[in-house]
Amino acid sequence: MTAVSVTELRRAFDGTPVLDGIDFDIAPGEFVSVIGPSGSGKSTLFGLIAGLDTPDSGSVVVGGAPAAPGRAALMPQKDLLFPWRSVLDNCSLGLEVQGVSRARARAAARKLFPAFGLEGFEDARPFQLSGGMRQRAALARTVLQDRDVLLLDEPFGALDSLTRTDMQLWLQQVWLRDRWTVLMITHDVREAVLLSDRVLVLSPRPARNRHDMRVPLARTRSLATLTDPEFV
Ligand SMILES: Nc1ncnc2c1ncn2[C@@H]1O[C@H](COP(=O)(O)OP(=O)(O)OP(=O)(O)O)[C@@H](O)[C@H]1O
Repeated sequence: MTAVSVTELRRAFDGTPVLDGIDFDIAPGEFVSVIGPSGSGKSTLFGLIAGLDTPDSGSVVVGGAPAAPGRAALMPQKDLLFPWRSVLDNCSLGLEVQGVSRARARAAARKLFPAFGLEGFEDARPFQLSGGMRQRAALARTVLQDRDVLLLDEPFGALDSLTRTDMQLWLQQVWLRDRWTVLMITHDVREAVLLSDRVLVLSPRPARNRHDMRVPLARTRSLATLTDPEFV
């Protein structure tokens, strides 16, 4: 059983090939990073896995069925929190859109708040949160959709490096607890190696598979891992 299976995936825009035959499988519960030069087609790949776009050829299977909206939850590069909704109402939004009642959606969101470091900020507005808290709120909203696969598009790209390291170690903790299947785009090789079971490296556009590397470092990884010779 694979959580995501991408086969011979091709996509061009206006005659310019962007993805040129991408292949990989992701096992359930695996944490996989995607690295590639800017403009190589990583977000395009995520759009196809999320079922928001259609390939020119090839296939994407998510949880045993062709990719379609609702099978994978996408956390886009910008957190897209609505400024007029409270933090709790932002997090429950995905469930409400799925038709869950507001009360049940809010109760489900509230349960996540302690582990996501958001307790006490349920009624705050997004502008009252730090950058790290905004990203945790956006991730909570993504996780709450309860999909087979999480697609995280540069989740920590806008954070300063200290906050970013804290967030990486925090994400590892919640992932070790819940074992979601995660595909994460990052430009940060250190982040990819610290968090992932595997790192997929794409070539410059048109993107092809360049490397598929397993990260043999034991879990739980910590700050000390960053100076471990094997990590370096
Ligand atoms: N809907 C679209 N119409 C036309 N061109 C597009 C469309 N979506 C993406 N592209 C082009 O496809 C290429 C790849 O874009 P994409 O956003 O997938 O790259 P990326 O690897 O995610 O980049 P970055 O790392 O900078 O975020 C770019 O040249 C972009 O202009």
